[in-house]
Amino acid sequence: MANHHQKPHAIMIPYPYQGHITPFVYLAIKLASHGFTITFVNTHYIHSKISNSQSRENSQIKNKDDLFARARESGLDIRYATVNDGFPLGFDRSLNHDQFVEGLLHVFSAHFDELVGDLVKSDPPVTCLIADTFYVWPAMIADKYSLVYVSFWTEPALVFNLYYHMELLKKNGHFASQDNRKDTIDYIPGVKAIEPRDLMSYLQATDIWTVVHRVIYKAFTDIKKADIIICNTVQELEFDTLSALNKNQPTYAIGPIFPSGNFTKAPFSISLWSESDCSQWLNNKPNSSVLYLSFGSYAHTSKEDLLEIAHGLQFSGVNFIWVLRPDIVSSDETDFLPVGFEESIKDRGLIVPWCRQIEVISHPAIGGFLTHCGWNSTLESIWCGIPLICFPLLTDQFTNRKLVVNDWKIGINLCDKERVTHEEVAEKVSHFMCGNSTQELRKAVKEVRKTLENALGQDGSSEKNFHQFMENIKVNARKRAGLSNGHVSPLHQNGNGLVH
Ligand SMILES: O=c1ccn([C@@H]2O[C@H](COP(=O)(O)OP(=O)(O)O[C@H]3O[C@H](CO)[C@@H](O)[C@H](O)[C@H]3O)[C@@H](O)[C@H]2O)c(=O)[nH]1
Repeated sequence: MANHHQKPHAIMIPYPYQGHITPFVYLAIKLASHGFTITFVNTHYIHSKISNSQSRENSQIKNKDDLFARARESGLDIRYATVNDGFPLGFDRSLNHDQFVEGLLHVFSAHFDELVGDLVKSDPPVTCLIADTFYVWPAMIADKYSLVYVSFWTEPALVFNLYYHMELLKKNGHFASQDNRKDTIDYIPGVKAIEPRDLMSYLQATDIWTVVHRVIYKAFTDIKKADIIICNTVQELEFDTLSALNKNQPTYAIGPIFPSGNFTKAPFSISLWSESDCSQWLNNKPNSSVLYLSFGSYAHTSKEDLLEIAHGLQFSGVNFIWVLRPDIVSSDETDFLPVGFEESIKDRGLIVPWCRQIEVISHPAIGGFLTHCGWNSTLESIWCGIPLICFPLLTDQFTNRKLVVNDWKIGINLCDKERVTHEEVAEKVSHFMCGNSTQELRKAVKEVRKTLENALGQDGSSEKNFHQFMENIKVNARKRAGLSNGHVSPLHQNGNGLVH
């Protein structure tokens, strides 16, 4: 029978994309370092991608049998399990995106349910489920197995808040109407004002019944049943939004969630693609002279835009590292660069399919980051004191751009018009890398970095919130198990997941 001195045990399940897996992994390590037992679940597919990406790498950073082998050797109780996502390993999830997401929406929960049914028999008993907010079924699973339901949001709180109030946006005609209003939105609790063009792409869309929309509607219905919400953000950066959210449900800003200890030298890799080593190349470049470009792991760009950016880089004359995933346009369109491009830039440009981003942007040679504004990239760039050139493509990236450019003033827009042109890219990039105005951005980014650093300090907001969050899990676990104030109610002594 479980007793209330037992360690808390959480099952963690990220959405099966890089930008979600990364913060989940570092949160797992942090919770385990604070005495939690963690069972981390990846899909078979993600597990195989990570393992394959490492088989070609330096054996020093190879994870032996699973992602957390090293962490276990250092004494942390992190277990690892994999689950079927409903598709065979060879299925191209990037090319068949909508079909894959339909599977996540309708089929995945049955596989996960079966796995949780097995995991709850483990020792110490599982008390808590930490699931990505984009899943549509955590409330059902948490209820079935009597687990505390923690929803982990890997984007800014502002984005969460806007989805949370989709109905309000709809009622006011800013979303889901034939002809959405174009004026400023000033009625969302905790958001003073936001322009419709800064909403997430899904809230700007005219087709509002895509599979991703259906995921969002269901996920933001499910979230209302969460016991606890945690966000990879910082209280001081999004104070009003978080205060408003907290009036509805306990919401903790616990970010930025980074590898602990040495930021750049994580002891293992969680990349889905194998990482090219850029350090030699960077070592030969002057300080702050290299622009780093990456559009993250998920979004695609059109071939036309890529050609404009490529020509713009050619004309700009700046040094650059450009991460171009093989499926950046589409998995069946892998030959997208202009003829002779690589030859023409070979002394000052390096193109790689993937790299260890935090290591690259920490290098003193990096002076700017042209980014799609994925939230992890934004936080990492701030941490490294690197100003941003923003080129949002999809989802939260438009809203993140607003935070970066309009609110925090740590970056600029790549294009001011509808479409990106090579003239504008050349002009913006060379001015950004060589002009004096970047000094202001650098100063501002250092200020924001200080806010992040303070939040992670011993008395910082994220650290305090993290401890309150852990406490809250324990309180909720006791409630679920029918305990109050740590005393076992005779009615509920069933050995089911009691923690202290
Ligand atoms: O060559 C590369 C490129 C990226 N990264 C890492 O991959 C992650 C990418 O995350 P992010 O910048 O958030 O972009 P996406 O992969 O596109 O992330 C998805 O998930 C994010 C968090 O939910 C959202 O903000 C994004 O819009 C969504 O596309 C970061 O940790 C990077 O350090 C590498 O290690 N090597």
